[in-house]
Amino acid sequence: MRFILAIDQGTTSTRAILFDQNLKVAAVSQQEFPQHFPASGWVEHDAGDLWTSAAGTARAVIEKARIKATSIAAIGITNQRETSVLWDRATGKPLARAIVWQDRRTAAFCAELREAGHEAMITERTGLLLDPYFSGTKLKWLLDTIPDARARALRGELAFGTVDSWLIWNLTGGRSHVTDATNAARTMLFNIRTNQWDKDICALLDIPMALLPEVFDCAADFGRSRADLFGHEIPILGVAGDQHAATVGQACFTPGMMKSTYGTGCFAMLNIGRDFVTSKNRLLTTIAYRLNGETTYALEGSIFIAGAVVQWLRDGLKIIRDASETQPLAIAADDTQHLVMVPAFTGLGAPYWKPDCRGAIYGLTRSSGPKEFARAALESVGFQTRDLLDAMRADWGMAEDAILRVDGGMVASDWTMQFLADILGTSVDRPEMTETTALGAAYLAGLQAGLCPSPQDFAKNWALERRFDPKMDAGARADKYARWVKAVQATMMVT
Ligand SMILES: Nc1ncnc2c1ncn2[C@@H]1O[C@H](COP(=O)(O)OP(=O)(O)O)[C@@H](O)[C@H]1O
Ligand SMILES: O=P(O)(O)OC[C@H](O)CO
Repeated sequence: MRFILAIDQGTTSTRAILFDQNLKVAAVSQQEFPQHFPASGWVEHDAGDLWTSAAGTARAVIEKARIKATSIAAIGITNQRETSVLWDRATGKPLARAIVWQDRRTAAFCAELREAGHEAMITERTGLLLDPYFSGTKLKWLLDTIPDARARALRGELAFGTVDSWLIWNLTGGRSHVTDATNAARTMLFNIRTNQWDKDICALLDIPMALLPEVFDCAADFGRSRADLFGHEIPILGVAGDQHAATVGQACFTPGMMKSTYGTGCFAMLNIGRDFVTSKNRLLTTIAYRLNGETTYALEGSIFIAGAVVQWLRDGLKIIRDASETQPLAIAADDTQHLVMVPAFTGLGAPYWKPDCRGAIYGLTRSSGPKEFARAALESVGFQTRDLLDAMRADWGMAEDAILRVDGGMVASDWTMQFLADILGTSVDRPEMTETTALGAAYLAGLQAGLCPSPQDFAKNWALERRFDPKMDAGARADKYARWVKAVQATMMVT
């Protein structure tokens, strides 16, 4: 039996999952690492933690499965996207902590660029909007604030990378400075039409191009792990940003297919095929995946707070001890109350893009309590997804009966999935395999290794665990959604 090692480096934890050659999970290892919040709206990770947790979980999973590293045919990597690392090529040491995708410190600079009229050009080339979410302005901030960094970058002494690049650099002992097209697509420095780093945008942000990694397809030869890490060199053959890997893991290979992943945030992706489409409704255009040099595009809606609102009920309000307690509370909530929660804790993402907006709750009465808060929190995830799907429908002629495939930790909540189907008016499919992100990375690596079948055949293995069909009547759906729309408008006005 041969195995594929998938490393899923996420925002709050790193997971290593060992798949057998039939893509069945053989063992899992997970490790959390510290989050750093040095100032309001700032979020950092110690890049060393990202690497040691990846290496540690990878070693642990091999031990757990009691297999020899020689039976691992390939490594697949998937990662939190946009998070930016700058390191010294000679020492391999990061120059600062990684700036995480959630970090808002470059909001003012993004506003300046917008006011100077640069947004249309950036969107036309990168598919992205001017928001601190993406790597470009984070890298500029690092170069502006670390003494001597820009001069050293110009001399070719430094390397920039998203987390995949950083992990591959370390796995290969500094032999490979590479990334894949999906991660490059999130930097705001990569032209996703020509599949090249964009000289003009790099010049606009004063970013020396010598910093940038070489960009490969998602299934490619990214280098080999150092022999001393696992006792044997293992080729790295698959790489994709986590939402792109989930799109692959959910087998959304046909235009019109879409998935939504509910972890800390929520990220919906609609496969739009081989043609670039610019969103007219404030969605992002991105590379779903690139295989054999052929780019498949997607429209993406990114919501910053989904499962994190449940974490807030647990850690902030302390009205639950475990995420699963939200479901019985939501079921028991008073139907006559209409609480609406807008969880804009770190600003609003798609389709509003308001980095400075903050959250709000509407409709409070003397009898509002934990039950109503829990229901409003779970409903906020459905409402936000509806915003995205409406924008997708307006941008791209999606079939009326298009089905949404879901994954991520929050899909364990049946109540939330039923509400999602109800408020979307669309069926929601929950697959048997919910570790779709790691599965996608393993599949890409297995494809390159010659172990996995074609995308069409892989798609046949996708198995439904449960379908949630819409049950809410159209009038109730319209009323509820109208209340959400008003609440978001009011929140944007006030904060
Ligand atoms: N039964 C549940 N009901 C509601 N939310 C849940 C449930 N189980 C997990 N979650 C939420 O899902 C998130 C964890 O999902 P996961 O996919 O592991 O996230 P990430 O990869 O972003 O760390 C947490 O924010 C948690 O609050
Ligand atoms: O690590 P996750 O699952 O929260 O995903 C983060 C996204 O890739 C950010 O764009």
